[in-house]
Amino acid sequence: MRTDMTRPFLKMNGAGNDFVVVNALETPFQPTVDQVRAIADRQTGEGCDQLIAIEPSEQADAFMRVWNADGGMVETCGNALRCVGWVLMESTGKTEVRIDTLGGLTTARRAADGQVTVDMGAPRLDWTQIPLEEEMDTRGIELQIGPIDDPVLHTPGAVSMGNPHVVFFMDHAPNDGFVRGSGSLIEHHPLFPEGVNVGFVHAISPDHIRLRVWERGAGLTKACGTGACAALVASARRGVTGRHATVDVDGGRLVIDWDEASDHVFMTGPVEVERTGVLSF
Ligand SMILES: N[C@H](CCC[C@H](N)C(=O)O)C(=O)O
Repeated sequence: MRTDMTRPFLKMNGAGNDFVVVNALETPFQPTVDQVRAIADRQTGEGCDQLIAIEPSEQADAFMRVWNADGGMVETCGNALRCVGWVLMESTGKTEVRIDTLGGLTTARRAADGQVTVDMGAPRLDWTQIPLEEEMDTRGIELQIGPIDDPVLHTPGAVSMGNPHVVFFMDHAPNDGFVRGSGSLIEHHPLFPEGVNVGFVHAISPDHIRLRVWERGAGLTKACGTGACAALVASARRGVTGRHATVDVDGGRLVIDWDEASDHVFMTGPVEVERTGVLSF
C-alpha cells in the first residue's frame, strides 16, 4: 500500500468496546469509508469496533466524531465518550469536560476508582425520534421474530440516546449465535429507516441487568454504552427495573442512573488505554 500520510492514534476501550482514537484538534481527519474499514479490520488493520476523531468545537471542549467498523458515520458512542472525556481531562487538567456529538451535547467527569461518568442527556422516546417508520408506543413496539403465535422475540422497547436502540426482554441471556442471527436481521428491519442497535436484556433483579448488544454497523461487541443507557430506560419504563441499575455487559460492568429531576441518563464505567500506534494511509 502506498503511504502518503501517517497519523498517531491511541487504542482505548471502555468495558471491552474498543476504539482507535485520533486527535483531529489541529489537523483535520476525514477518512473514506474504505479507510475506516481498513483501520477497523481485526485481521489486516489495527482492529476496533469504532473509529473516533476528537475535533475542535465552538460550544464544547471538543467534538467527538464516530464511525462504525463498517465505515458508516454515526451520531454517538457512550463508551467512547468516557474514553474521550478521560483524554480531555488528562490533557487539560479539568475535572469536567463538555463533548459535543452529532447525537447531542454531553458532559464527562471523573468518578471513583479511575472511572468516568458521562451525562448522556435525556432519552428521546417519541417514535419520530428513534426514528421508527410508523407511529407506535415506544414502551413496546409491534415487532416480533419467529412463529406468529409463539414468537422467539417480541415487543421490544425503543429508545434513542442520540442513536437508535431497540431492547428485547428475555428470561435468560442469549448466546452468541442467537445475538448474531437475530441482531443482524433486526438491525436492517424496514421499521427502522436509519437502522438500529439491538439489545437483549435479562433482568436479574430490579437494580441489576445482564445485557448483550448487537450494534448497528459493528455487530456483537463486548459493551455498548448507549445500549446500556437505552436498556435501563426501556426496563424502567416497563417496570422491569427502577431508574438505577448495574448493567453487566460481556466486557465489564456499567452503572446507569436515569435521574428523575433532570430526566438525564448518567453512565459510569471504566476507561482503558491499550497502546499507542501510527496509522498509515
Ligand atoms: N453502533 C452504534 C455506535 C456505537 C455505540 C456504542 N459502541 C456505545 O458505546 O454507545 C450505532 O450505530 O449507533
